[in-house]
Amino acid sequence: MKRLTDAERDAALSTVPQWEYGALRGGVIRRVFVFADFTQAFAFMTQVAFHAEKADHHPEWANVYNRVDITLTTHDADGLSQRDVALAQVIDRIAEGMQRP
Ligand SMILES: C[C@H](O)[C@H](O)[C@H]1CNC2=NC(N)=NC(=O)C2=N1
Repeated sequence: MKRLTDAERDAALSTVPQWEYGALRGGVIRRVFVFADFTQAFAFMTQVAFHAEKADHHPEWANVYNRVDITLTTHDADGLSQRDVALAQVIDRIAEGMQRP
């Protein structure tokens, strides 16, 4: 998997505006999700996990009660790839309607 160029990255990130780009480790994106409670947070994580396994692309994440902190990067590419952006899009879709108002 190829690491995105700066121009490709800018274009791709405009499709997932709620993810924050960071330059560490060659490029990562991060978003924090907050749910009503732990059950909702874990239901979200379960759906993401099934998708990630199917796509063979996995989030780095931490969960504390109702909060899920997700970082995406592509180890094989030493930075951000199209697969991270694609996964972020799916994660956004899963989270839609689940998060705390
Ligand atoms: C062998 C397997 O394809 C790789 O280890 C996959 C698995 N999941 C992955 N997930 C992420 N986020 N980055 C990777 O480079 C990656 N590589």
